[in-house]
Amino acid sequence: NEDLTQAPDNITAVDMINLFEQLNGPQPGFRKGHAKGVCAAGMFTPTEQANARFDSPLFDQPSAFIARFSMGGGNPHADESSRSARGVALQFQLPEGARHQIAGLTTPVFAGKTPEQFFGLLRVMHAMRTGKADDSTLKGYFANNPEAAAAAGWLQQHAPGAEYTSTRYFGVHTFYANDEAGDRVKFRWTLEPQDGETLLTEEQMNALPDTFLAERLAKRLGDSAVTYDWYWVIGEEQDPDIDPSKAWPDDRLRIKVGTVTFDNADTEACEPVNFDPNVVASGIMPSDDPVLRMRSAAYAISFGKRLSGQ
Ligand code: HEM
Repeated sequence: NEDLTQAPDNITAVDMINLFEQLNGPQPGFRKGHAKGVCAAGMFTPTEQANARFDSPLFDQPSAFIARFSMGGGNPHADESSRSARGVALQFQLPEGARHQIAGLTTPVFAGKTPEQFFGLLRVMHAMRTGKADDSTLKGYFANNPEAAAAAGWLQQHAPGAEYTSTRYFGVHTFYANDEAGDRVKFRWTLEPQDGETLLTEEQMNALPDTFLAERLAKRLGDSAVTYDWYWVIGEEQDPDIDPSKAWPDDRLRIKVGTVTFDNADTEACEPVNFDPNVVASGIMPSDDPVLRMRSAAYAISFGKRLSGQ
């Protein structure tokens, strides 16, 4: 009999996918995480500053990208007006078939410092759903694993966007890049809509149906393109690079590395794509964040399953 208020040890990507399937049902053909979503596409234009400062082909020229917006979680029928995390994923198409991929969330922090802490949280939620645990179990879990409460706390304070293209997105993890001097700098990225954020009011959250985001996106991009500024926030020595549950201080240097313009929602191009965020352009390196590391294996299992109708 496990103590549900403690995080388990040594969780694998297979354990993760199994738990997602327990929570949501097998959902054949769907992504096991971020099951509900919609494709988009557009253009990335790097800034002069990014090109001058970083040594990566990502910043050598404008590039087309394939994108997908999504609801967090493995439920393909998720309620889009709920206070839950959403995601965006982009695959930049670089010269000679090279790719750079990012996949971030509407929360600046993740629900756990390690895969084990995240797993433990989902395990409590599953137990609550099946009547084997209650709110006090969850409280106990958060008391023992305060890092796992960070994302939920943020979501209580920040309403969801009225549209997929009306909120910020955060890369959450730390990556490294080579600068022109040959030094390695650490960074985390954010995407910020040039028109600012438009969030749902409490009234709208109550009145909206479960599904409205894909339709709003099609209408928005049908009318005109939406442009985001892409920032890299440069970390200092003391900023954590392996803990995605901890935000960095607000005053860190922000470099605008480019603009990301979404101009097409009439595409299915994202469906056969595995947006593994460890697929990066040369000159950019993932950190040893254990959550980031596990994402490659978990996405690969999900990808294989969904493409084979499981
Ligand atoms: C151990 C932690 C995590 C696990 C096990 C996990 C698992 C998954 C899985 C299985 C998928 C579906 C992949 C596919 O079928 O293509 C997925 C999608 C996604 N995840 Fe995660 N994830 C984790 C952490 C994160 C974090 C930290 C972020 C953001 C910083 C994130 C953002 C996303 C996004 C945006 C998608 C949708 C990608 C798409 O549209 O194809 N995930 N996740």
